[in-house]
Amino acid sequence: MKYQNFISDRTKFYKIPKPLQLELGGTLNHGEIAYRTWGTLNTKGDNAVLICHGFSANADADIWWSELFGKGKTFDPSQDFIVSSNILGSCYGSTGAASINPETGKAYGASFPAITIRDMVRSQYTLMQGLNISQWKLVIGGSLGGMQTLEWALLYPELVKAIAVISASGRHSPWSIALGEIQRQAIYADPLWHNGNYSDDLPPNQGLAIARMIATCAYYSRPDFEQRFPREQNQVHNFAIADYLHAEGQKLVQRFDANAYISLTKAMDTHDLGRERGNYQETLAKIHQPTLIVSNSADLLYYPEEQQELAHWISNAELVELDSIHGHDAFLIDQENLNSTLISLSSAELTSVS
Ligand SMILES: CC(C)(COP(=O)(O)OP(=O)(O)OC[C@H]1O[C@@H](n2cnc3c(N)ncnc32)[C@H](O)[C@@H]1OP(=O)(O)O)[C@@H](O)C(=O)NCCC(=O)NCCS
Ligand SMILES: CC(=O)OCC[C@H](N)C(=O)O
Repeated sequence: MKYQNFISDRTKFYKIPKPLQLELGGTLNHGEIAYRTWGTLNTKGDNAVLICHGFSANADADIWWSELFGKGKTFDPSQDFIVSSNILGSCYGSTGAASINPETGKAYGASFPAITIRDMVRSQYTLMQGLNISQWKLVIGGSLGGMQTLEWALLYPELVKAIAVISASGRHSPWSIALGEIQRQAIYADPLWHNGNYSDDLPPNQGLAIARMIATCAYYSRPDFEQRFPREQNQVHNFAIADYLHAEGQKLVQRFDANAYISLTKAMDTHDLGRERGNYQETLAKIHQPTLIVSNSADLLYYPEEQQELAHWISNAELVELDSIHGHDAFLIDQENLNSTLISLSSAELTSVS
């Protein structure tokens, strides 16, 4: 596996037993899900918690959400059976564009089929069955993970007892679609892109780096940049923020596949809880589980209005503000803060969280 160095050796692999019918057409015949677990499943199979990750993470939630793990914390393996699976379409172990297609012996590359958030959730459902889990006591996720969490509540209402949706929306707004499209155009404009049929040795890294630079501006916030990268007195060039953005771009190209980037950003564009279900607000009103919505007022990607709308229409929802200047990625940065928020609300709002 090309990106093996970016996943822990504790990652396990689940072969999806049957071809996965994809929402936009076609099937994935040999799908595999990379996952991690912590704790022990009880005999009733109902102490399980599912962590859904964001855009460029992997199944190693104990690494990228480390402050949320431990005794008495949000994820307590002494109480619960915690599962985190790498999303379909990613390059960190679950089947995606960078995976080898067993039918051709070559990477899927540009031939990887179009997927949606619902396909990700349906693939996680096969893992749930494989692990003999009868019910999730909680499904939780931030950003793209929050989109999966919301879909879980609607696709499998009887299997999900409570949800926590962090820094996410119920449908990708024109604003978020615009940002994703600009990122994709940066990749397409790279002369090494070749319509996705690039060689392993010569990936379109320039375009991919620019895509991450654009995304980084939406992941943080103006006050965050002011605080971390203030301009100096009389400065006219060599701005720290520019260096930082270049460094962020270079970091991503070491660890991510361009076709997976395209596939996942397009999957996020499809996100709309109302698709094939009717009116958006009425669809939200169908979510019956105790729901915690976490918002950050500096989020430039999924605006607080979008979480307010979720909380307004979901009947049993509580909306809380994550106090942070970091914007969208606050859920990955201000983890102690997020953990306290989740813990303090869990007993009151998410009755199933211990
Ligand atoms: C959590 C997350 C947002 C943090 O991002 P991050 O880039 O590590 O952290 P910051 O934005 O604070 O940036 C710090 C980096 O910027 C660099 N930096 C800071 N100021 C800089 C400047 N003026 N010029 C150049 N670089 C600068 C720092 O040296 C540091 O680099 P390093 O990571 O190589 O040590 C990011 O890791 C993320 O998106 N995680 C989710 C995905 C995930 O978990 N992936 C793991 C799977 S492999
Ligand atoms: C849209 C989304 O899931 O954003 C998460 C951003 C995070 N920095 C990441 O790279 O995963």
